[in-house]
Amino acid sequence: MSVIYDRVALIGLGLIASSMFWAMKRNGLAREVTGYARSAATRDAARRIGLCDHVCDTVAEAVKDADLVVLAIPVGVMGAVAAEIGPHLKPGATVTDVGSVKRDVIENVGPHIPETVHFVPGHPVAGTEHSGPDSGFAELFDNRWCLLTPPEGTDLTAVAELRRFWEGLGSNVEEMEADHHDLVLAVTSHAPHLIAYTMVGVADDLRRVTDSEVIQYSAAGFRDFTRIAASDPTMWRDVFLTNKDATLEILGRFTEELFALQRAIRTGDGAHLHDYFTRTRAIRRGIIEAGQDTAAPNFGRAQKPV
Ligand SMILES: NC(=O)c1ccc[n+]([C@@H]2O[C@H](COP(=O)([O-])OP(=O)(O)OC[C@H]3O[C@@H](n4cnc5c(N)ncnc54)[C@H](O)[C@@H]3O)[C@@H](O)[C@H]2O)c1
Ligand SMILES: O=C(O)C(=O)C[C@]1(C(=O)O)C=C[C@@H](O)C=C1
Repeated sequence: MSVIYDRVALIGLGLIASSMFWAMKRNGLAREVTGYARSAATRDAARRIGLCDHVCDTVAEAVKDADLVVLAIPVGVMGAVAAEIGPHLKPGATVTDVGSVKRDVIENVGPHIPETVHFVPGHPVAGTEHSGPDSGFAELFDNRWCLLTPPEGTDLTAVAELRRFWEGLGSNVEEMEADHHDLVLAVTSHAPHLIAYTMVGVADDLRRVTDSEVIQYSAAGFRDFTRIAASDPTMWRDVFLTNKDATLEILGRFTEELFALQRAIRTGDGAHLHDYFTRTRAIRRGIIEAGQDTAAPNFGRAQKPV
């Protein structure tokens, strides 16, 4: 594969940035990659493992002369970091982000990007419960979706170039309107994470059980919940605070359905339960038949099983 951006700057050096770095190196997508993270400990850890060609001590130095700047930091700090880098961006450069929420990022980052710089928001729909510079691996994005949500009027060449870049990282790329993205992800990712956090919290409340049986006899379903509930607290706090409306809308519908199922159990309405489970099984089968089960265990996670 050939070089797409001469110089790429990764701001934030965690799971997503480090996976992007290893995938860029695997496929030769950039000539030089600079990196910056807020904490000196993270920058030192990155230097130790050879993450980035050059780890900078200031964000201004990292973005200087970069053709692509990637904000790979929690959604809640995107605006503040954009304000810091704005004056140092090279005219003609592209700024993108990998945040799990898109409308909030557009509103908070957009105003700090100079007219001469393109801003193309993005979201790789791929991740694990791990975080930090050591957690990345080159295969993370292979055959996973990356959603780009360029606001109206965004330079088409900049969008096409970023699309080629994500395809080079292994992803399938789709463009989507930001509000629609946030609603879809509230259903497929954000609400399910909250439900997993809650279920593990409930088990933890039953302390006498947690200490022994819940751990010893935990079935596959509960283990999956504990994996998801081990995800980074800062990242997920910010997701819920910035995708408030869509998440509350989906949680409202979720509780309505939950109450209906609860009632069916209490009243012994087996037909309701059976119909409901038949419908949900058909959805799962549809996903598998469409070849969309990219989240199956170890899919795209060849090097680092989670
Ligand atoms: N983890 C996932 O599964 C996943 C998947 C897709 C997208 N995302 C999104 O990607 C972004 C990064 O997530 P991650 O999983 O790589 O997180 P991470 O916790 O692994 O890494 C975040 C990095 O940002 C740095 N950072 C935090 N605040 C900063 C600041 N003010 N200035 C500079 N650096 C700062 C941290 O030091 C760390 O290096 C988030 O917006 C998240 O919503 C995450
Ligand atoms: O596989 C996981 O651990 C994830 O939670 C990854 C996951 C998801 O919900 O699918 C989480 C948040 C991101 O914005 C994208 C991907």
